Amino acid sequence: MRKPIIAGNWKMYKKLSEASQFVEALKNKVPSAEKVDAVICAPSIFLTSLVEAAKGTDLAIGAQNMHFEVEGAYTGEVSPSQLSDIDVQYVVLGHSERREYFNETDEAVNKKAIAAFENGLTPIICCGETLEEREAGQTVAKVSSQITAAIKGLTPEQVATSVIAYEPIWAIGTGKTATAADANETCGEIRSAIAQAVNEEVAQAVRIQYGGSVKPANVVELLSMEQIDGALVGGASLDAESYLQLLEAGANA
Ligand SMILES: O=C[C@H](O)COP(=O)(O)O
Repeated sequence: MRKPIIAGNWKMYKKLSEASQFVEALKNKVPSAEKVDAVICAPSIFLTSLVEAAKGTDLAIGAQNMHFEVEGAYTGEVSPSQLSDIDVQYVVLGHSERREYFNETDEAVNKKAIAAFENGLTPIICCGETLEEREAGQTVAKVSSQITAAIKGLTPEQVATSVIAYEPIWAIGTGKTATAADANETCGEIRSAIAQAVNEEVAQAVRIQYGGSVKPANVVELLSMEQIDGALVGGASLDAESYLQLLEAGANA
């Protein structure tokens, strides 16, 4: 059985004091990392403080993006080695908002995934279709090609330890969730694409999250699905109580 992973993606929300209060509110309440991997992906400016605040807990801290070069003249960017140097453990790659607003391509996501592993970070690689693509019956083709491109050149062991997040774009921040059955089916298709690109053993090991309006009210059903191993959560991860409920659901899945 694959261990559930619940990752909060705070996007561009919170002030530092609110971020610190959040971690304080979680103290002694995060379920054991033996049962669920708990991650908060925060704005870069908070990462150092949050890593420090989360020490001694089972909460891991992740970034929301990074460059693929370890250093260089890239004003405004953060490098994989800078993240690992401050003990960040995860990095979200290829989120639909990065793809849409910052022109992140499949090729860049692939370079970042390789760089993540070279620097000891676990990538959370996102994929997902637009409503238009879904209605045109292109969901499977879209997510399969995004994931196949993202994992190119990774070793089987690296693919197996990657985290994939399936986020239908029309379900992000809209209150619309894919039905658990639909989400399960697409996660299964992503697994098949990985089996084809690497092998069946790796496909069975890799964890696939669902993301898109996940909240305490729907997380149990989503996590009960065979192909869904966790959630990448935006809005509902901003409140400590709500995030803890998501973690509990993960620990009991
Ligand atoms: O990374 C998280 C996703 O974009 C989902 O966001 P949401 O839970 O607010 O819909």
